[in-house]
Amino acid sequence: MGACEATPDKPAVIELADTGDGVATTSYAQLRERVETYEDALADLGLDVGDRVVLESDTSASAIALYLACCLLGLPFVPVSPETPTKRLLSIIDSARPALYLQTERGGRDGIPPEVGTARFGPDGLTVGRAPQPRIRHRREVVPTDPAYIIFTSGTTGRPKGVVMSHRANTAFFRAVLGLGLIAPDDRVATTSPLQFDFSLLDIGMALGAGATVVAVPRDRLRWPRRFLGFLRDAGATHVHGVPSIWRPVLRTEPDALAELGLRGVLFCGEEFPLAELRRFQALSPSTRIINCYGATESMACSFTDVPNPLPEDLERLSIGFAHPGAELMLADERGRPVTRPGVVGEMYLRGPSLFSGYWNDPDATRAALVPDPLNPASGQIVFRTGDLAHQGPDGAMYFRSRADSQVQIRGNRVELAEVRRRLMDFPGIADAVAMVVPGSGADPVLCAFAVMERGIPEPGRRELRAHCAEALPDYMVPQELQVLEELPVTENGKVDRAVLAARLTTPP
Ligand SMILES: Nc1ncnc2c1ncn2[C@@H]1O[C@H](COS(=O)(=O)NC(=O)C[C@H](N)c2cccc(Br)c2)[C@@H](O)[C@H]1O
Repeated sequence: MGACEATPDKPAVIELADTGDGVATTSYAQLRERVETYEDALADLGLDVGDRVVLESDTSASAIALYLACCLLGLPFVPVSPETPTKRLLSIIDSARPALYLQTERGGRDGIPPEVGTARFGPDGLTVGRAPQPRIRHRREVVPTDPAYIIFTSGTTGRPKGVVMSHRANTAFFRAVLGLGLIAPDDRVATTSPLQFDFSLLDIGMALGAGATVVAVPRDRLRWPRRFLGFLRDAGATHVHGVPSIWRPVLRTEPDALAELGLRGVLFCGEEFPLAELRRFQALSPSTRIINCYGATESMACSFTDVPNPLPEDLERLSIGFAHPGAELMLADERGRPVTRPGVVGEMYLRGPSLFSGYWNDPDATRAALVPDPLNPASGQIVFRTGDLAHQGPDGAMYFRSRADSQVQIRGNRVELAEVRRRLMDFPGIADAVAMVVPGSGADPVLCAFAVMERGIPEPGRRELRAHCAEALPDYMVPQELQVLEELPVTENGKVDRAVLAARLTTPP
């Protein structure tokens, strides 16, 4: 909020105007005013430090002001998207036991459990629907180890896992990231991730922390490339942050409009950016600095690495470089022994001050993720076990390989699904691919793959694709089920939705 003093009249947030056409600007002075309005309104509700507040909203000046007001009052902020199915919202409420649920004045959600207070928010403040239940206040002030937010991610057990991030981790992270100088005060950073995905919190923190401007891209624009790029132009966006999949429709249908935008920077995270598409992006927008941001919600983001521009012809894999300043990545094998030889695969462990505090109400999962330092178990230092496999280059830079749990056994053989995907991606004209297993009728799971083609490339035959795989892979790694799709389904957070793909396979055609 330092920029509110230094540059009160500068735009802090640019978003779609209420009329649905054109853009609305909120200055830093207006943002601070709104933070104070919300802070007073929330304080009047008699909540205690640590009481959770669920905020159902897309990214907007008001949502950002509410997030900041919650931080000032020590109310852990639980963001959920308006698209979140009610069942999932109720399971998050059941787990987080929030004191208050907030939605916008136009929000359509109802059915919030009676023990939860409700209110609506708009530019002028809060309108309380149902006051939060009265509570005894135990706390006097917010301390850095208090939770700042809880992000609920899809847990492997199906029950959402709440990643608890403290103020201390948050501020340590942003001090490090802002020190990289990726965003300058006159930049305008377009954020395309839903507020429930901590990627959006990175965008907000990077922009406001640099005294720059957040451009909140309306979620429905991401499906229409012309309208997406049109909004970026109207808002004067200089940087766009998002998962790789937001670029596929743009590269297919609006290459020239992308080139004209002349973006200063693009930052992606969450998944690998298919190299063929990255090459195409660089050809269209050669002056754009592209950053590969690797990280998990448990560590916020971990590394920010420049993508070589242009990509060398023979480049096999992008580097995820080194952890951000003040943090360090290392590799260890299944038995926790350090892996230091270049090229040898190990699991990444991250040490640093920006780790999460734990999974909400799940000590077992927390113990499995926050573990004793493999290098020095006696020290009491706790590190984050990422669940990601990587190898180091000769200079120590890390190269992401796969999720540790993406190794499966097929007919008794160990199969790294990322290797099957990589072989498919080598087939000319394939833009992206996914390899996965689904339970088979017999004991063995069935190896399946899905692919999407570059624009205008005819679908190859199943036989041709299998032959291409068989040339380089043992027969148990050749997908038995192969489908070429128009597009890959993505989750609310924009990542490939494996559950939808699996359902395609198990439901009879
Ligand atoms: N750049 C990559 N190349 C390849 N594989 C990646 C990359 N970034 C992730 N991943 C994968 O995604 C997993 C994690 O998923 S996550 O928990 O949903 N978090 C994320 O994706 C994003 C993460 N929260 C994030 C990103 C930016 C800023 C903030 Br603040 C937070 C990692 O463990 C990796 O497996």
